[in-house]
Amino acid sequence: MSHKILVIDDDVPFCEMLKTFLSKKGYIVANAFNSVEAQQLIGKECYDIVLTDVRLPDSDGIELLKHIKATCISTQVILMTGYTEIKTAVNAMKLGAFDYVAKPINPDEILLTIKQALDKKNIVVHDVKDLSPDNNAKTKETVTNEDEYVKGNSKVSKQLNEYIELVAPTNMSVLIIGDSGTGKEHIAHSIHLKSKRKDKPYIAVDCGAIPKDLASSEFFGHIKGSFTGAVTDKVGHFEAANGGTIFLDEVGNLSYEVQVQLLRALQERKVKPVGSSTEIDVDIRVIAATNEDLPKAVREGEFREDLYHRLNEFGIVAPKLADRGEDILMFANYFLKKSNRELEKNVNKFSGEVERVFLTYEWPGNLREMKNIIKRSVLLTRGDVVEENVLPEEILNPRINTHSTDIVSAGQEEDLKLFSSRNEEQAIRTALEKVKFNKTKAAQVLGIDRKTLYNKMKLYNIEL
Ligand SMILES: Nc1ncnc2c1ncn2[C@@H]1O[C@H](COP(=O)(O)OP(=O)(O)OP(=O)(O)O)[C@@H](O)[C@H]1O
Repeated sequence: MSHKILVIDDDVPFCEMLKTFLSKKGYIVANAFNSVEAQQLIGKECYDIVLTDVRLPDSDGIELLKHIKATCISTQVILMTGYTEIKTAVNAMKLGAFDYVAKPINPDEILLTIKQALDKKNIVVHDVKDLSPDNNAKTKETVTNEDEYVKGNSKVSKQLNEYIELVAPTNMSVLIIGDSGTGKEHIAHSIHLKSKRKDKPYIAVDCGAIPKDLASSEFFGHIKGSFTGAVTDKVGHFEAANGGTIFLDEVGNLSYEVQVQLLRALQERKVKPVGSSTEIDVDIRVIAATNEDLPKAVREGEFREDLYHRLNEFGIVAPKLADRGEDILMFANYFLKKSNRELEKNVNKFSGEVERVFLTYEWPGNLREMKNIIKRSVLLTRGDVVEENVLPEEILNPRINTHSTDIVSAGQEEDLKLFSSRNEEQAIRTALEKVKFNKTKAAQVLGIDRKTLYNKMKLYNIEL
């Protein structure tokens, strides 16, 4: 059966071109040129894949993403973005987008991303009622092939690996904290694979992608007829993971009501499908991940403290890529090999200049951003060395965050290029002056987080 794709972009010729291209590849493709049109189409049927521009004339891709995820849970959304919008795209991943591709779109890259999104749709966001042992095995296979992965030699990586080894054989709940794309899911799966439950199911649930009113049924299942739309019995994620591990990604996105239900299930080790009067015993290890400040959410009453402690029996921090020092090039070479394999290319190495850029760039989207940038560079490389000219502007000239244009004029932007190392200290000093030494604002202006700003200030002995 052909898969259905909706392409949304206000650039009409581009949209038509993509439609023709994808149709030739055997997909059934529809176009929408704005958010309203897109919502109408999505209201009529759920697409397998939605490819949407981040900027639309009447809304943005992020709002649309939320709408799609609330309407069609298994639709995979791929964002198309300009390089200056990578941060937005990274945020979108937190809200359940499958991936982002940078414009100008490369045909091979988009086909590959669509294929990967379809694989994910068929496996991770499975219809749980169909879970056979075979399907479970597939779920595990697709997530990680442990041997292939980079362990790293830096201090932070060594500590991370040590923690994984220590906690894996226990039954402790683990809370993995880290920015988007730092490898939290990979850590979770490694823990499962090193645990006594490794031959049992590993079920990854993207909590950010579950609509609030479907959450109980997704987690605990339902019986036929228990609500409109419950046309068959459905096994929930907890039952599907019985005996094994459940990975709750983006756990901070769960609504308060669902948090209550989750806590009860974890404490009592029993779940009751929606509409059923029978409880099912479950034996589950929980690994959760978040890129939010959960203690703050607890303080502000948005996340239940008891659930936080239940999940955080052991906390692991997934380090930012920029903090992984000597491992950065190890990761880059790993992604180079992987891209060669996927794209059937034979690019040998990076030029010295490219390596230098990799070592000084801040990598706001962490490993996922690096993977995408390298895949694209490999595609664009004609010889056998990746040179600077195939790298995106974003990473050659890291500019200040686009949200800050109200604070800094365009001419001043040039002065604030961060991480081209020599002028980094000056960029920080200038930014601080511009915003009257407000560190939060300065971090925004520089497009980095506050912690990074503090570290850099320490490094350059900048005192206020
Ligand atoms: N140790 C590793 N070696 C090689 N690749 C890795 C490693 N860790 C993660 N990756 C790759 O980096 C990408 C991002 O990893 P992952 O999805 O685990 O991040 P995440 O923190 O869960 O992201 P998000 O917060 O967006 O859910 C994936 O393509 C993953 O395969």
